Amino acid sequence: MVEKTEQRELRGIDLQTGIFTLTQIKVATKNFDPSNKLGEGGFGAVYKGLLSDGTIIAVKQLSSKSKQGAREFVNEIGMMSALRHPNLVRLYGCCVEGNQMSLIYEYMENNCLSRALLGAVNFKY
Ligand SMILES: Nc1ncnc2c1ncn2[C@@H]1O[C@H](COP(=O)(O)OP(=O)(O)OP(=O)(O)O)[C@@H](O)[C@H]1O
Repeated sequence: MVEKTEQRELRGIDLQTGIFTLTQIKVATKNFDPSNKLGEGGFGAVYKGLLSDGTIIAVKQLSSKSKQGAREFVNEIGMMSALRHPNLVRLYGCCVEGNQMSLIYEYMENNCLSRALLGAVNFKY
């Protein structure tokens, strides 16, 4: 089964990142409420969420069970969890439960891209 293979691979990665439960993600996104939907990307829908500690997150859901999607998803976790850079959005962790796979990122306002790229000091609207 696809999920089992991917879960085994995930365990093999020395994750520098956290594991979230599906319950935590559902609470944070109000059960993936459509009003929290930020957009749609290569992996599927992206939702805004609020963790119990007040951290705002962006949850990327892997929508289908497509083998290629799951493969890229595992690659992204492995790569992003190892990277820390001020110009890269931070990966907080992932959630792999049943056939649900999600990536949990630092939430970034759209209009903050220029700020992120130029740096807060040089940034002017
Ligand atoms: N960290 C984030 N903070 C806030 N919004 C986000 C974040 N990540 C994604 N989004 C929103 O979700 C949408 C889809 O993002 P995603 O990164 O999945 O797709 P993409 O970069 O457009 O495409 P692809 O996955 O094919 O590279 C974005 O256009 C953005 O509106």
